[in-house]
Amino acid sequence: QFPRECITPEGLRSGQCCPSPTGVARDECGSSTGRGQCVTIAADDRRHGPQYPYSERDDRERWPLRFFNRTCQCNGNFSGYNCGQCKHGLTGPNCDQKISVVRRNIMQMSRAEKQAFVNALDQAKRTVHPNLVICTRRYQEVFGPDGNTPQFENITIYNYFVWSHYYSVSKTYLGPGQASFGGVDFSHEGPGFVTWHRFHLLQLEKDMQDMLGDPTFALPYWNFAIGGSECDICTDDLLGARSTFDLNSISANSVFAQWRVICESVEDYDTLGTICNSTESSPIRRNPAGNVARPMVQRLPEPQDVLDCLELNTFDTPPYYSTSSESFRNSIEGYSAPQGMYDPVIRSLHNLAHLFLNGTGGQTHLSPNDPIFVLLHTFTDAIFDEWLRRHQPGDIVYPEEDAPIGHNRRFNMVPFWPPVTNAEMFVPAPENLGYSYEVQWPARPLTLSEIITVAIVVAVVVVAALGSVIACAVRARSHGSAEALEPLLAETYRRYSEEDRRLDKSQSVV
Ligand SMILES: O=C(O)c1cc2cc(O)c(O)cc2[nH]1
Repeated sequence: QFPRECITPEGLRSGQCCPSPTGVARDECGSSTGRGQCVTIAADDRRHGPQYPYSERDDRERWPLRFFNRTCQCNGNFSGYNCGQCKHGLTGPNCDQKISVVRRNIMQMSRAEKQAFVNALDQAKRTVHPNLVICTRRYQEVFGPDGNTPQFENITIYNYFVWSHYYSVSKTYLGPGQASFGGVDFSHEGPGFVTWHRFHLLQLEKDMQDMLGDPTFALPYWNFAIGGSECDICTDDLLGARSTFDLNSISANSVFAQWRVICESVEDYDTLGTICNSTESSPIRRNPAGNVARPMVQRLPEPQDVLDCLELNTFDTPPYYSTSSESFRNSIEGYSAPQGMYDPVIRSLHNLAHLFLNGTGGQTHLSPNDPIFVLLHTFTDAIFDEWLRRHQPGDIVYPEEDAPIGHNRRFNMVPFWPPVTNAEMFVPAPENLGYSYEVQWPARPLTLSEIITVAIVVAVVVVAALGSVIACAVRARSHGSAEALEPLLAETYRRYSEEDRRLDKSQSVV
């Protein structure tokens, strides 16, 4: 969450995190070469919804001001915590060379491409994040027992992806002996669901591009809207088949059988007031379609569900929560029906895909430990991007206030660094964020009124065509008989004319 350079006791006390990309003095944020400058952080102070009734009890309020109040702001195409990197989709020393980052359906990738992706994920699981470290204590205890030992740890690239999701959904610690407050979620059950997960993926993709030295590397997606009860990507060449020995485990032939999860001891963190750290524990658990207690989550969403939610015109509706009706966001998130109606028993689209996995991938504090999370969310993001393309909403439709804490338009998404607002991710990706999707959306069947309209138009065209064919035929016929008569008429006319002339001559002789 924070750059390694910034978490010294002095750095934390200063509230400033503006490293230099060159490490040279007086070059904060690469200011000496015009890359960026150190600025005061603007945090959202608009009213939030009633779900979180506290103030000053959670480090994530007005993120990231509890930790830092100054950050790098980069110019032009420069980006990153020290402005030493390029924006997504750009490369070169001046970040002015465009490259294409295209997210594709994993099922349509070649065998070599699939293998390269699995290898890249596995490398990310084992590679320490080059820039970021995580805090393992609340701010109150972040300077350590001696007041001078910041409580931060290194973490691998993939585990950082898992940890940031955990940190955004974790409960608010209210003190020893008191139950932690669970009515808070900085990345779900609100309009920020789509924008938060979009940035979450963008950061992983960027970290993997840097790790691979390949700025064109793109995360693929899993089209989970295929109906039925088969997990088509749960094969050993992709995300791992089911183990033949244990229904809930991944086959030993898959590299993911070796992966161990982080953030498993959530009850301990919540009672002790600690935070998940980088310690790995058990293997991933997964039993697709195996939740016999909840038959509703034994099937994947249908293709029609995607088409239905894309038709919803309103991005989000009050109370901008998991109870919203007629909200595109609540439908794609999956707390309401794909057609928009809210019903507490319904689970659809994204939520249904999570619950279908029935194991690590179905529990919010753990779910990114199962790498299917990445592919499930790229598809969710593809649907969001298609909705933005079709409805062209502009940013005013994203609520400025009264959304649950963390979800207002100008809120800096927790726990990302440098600060990034929900609004910055509420834009079509190809034009603004440097990546795009290659997707074939299912064809929409025609509605009854469309069928009637089409039938009427076809009938009118057929009648008109028939009418003109008949008219042409009639004209051709009458024209044809006149032409047939013409030689006779001409002959008759010639004979009469000659007769007239002869008569005229004889009369003049008389
Ligand atoms: O119960 C749900 O609807 C549910 C489970 C689950 C897991 C997860 O990781 C999410 O991101 C969302 C989610 N919803």
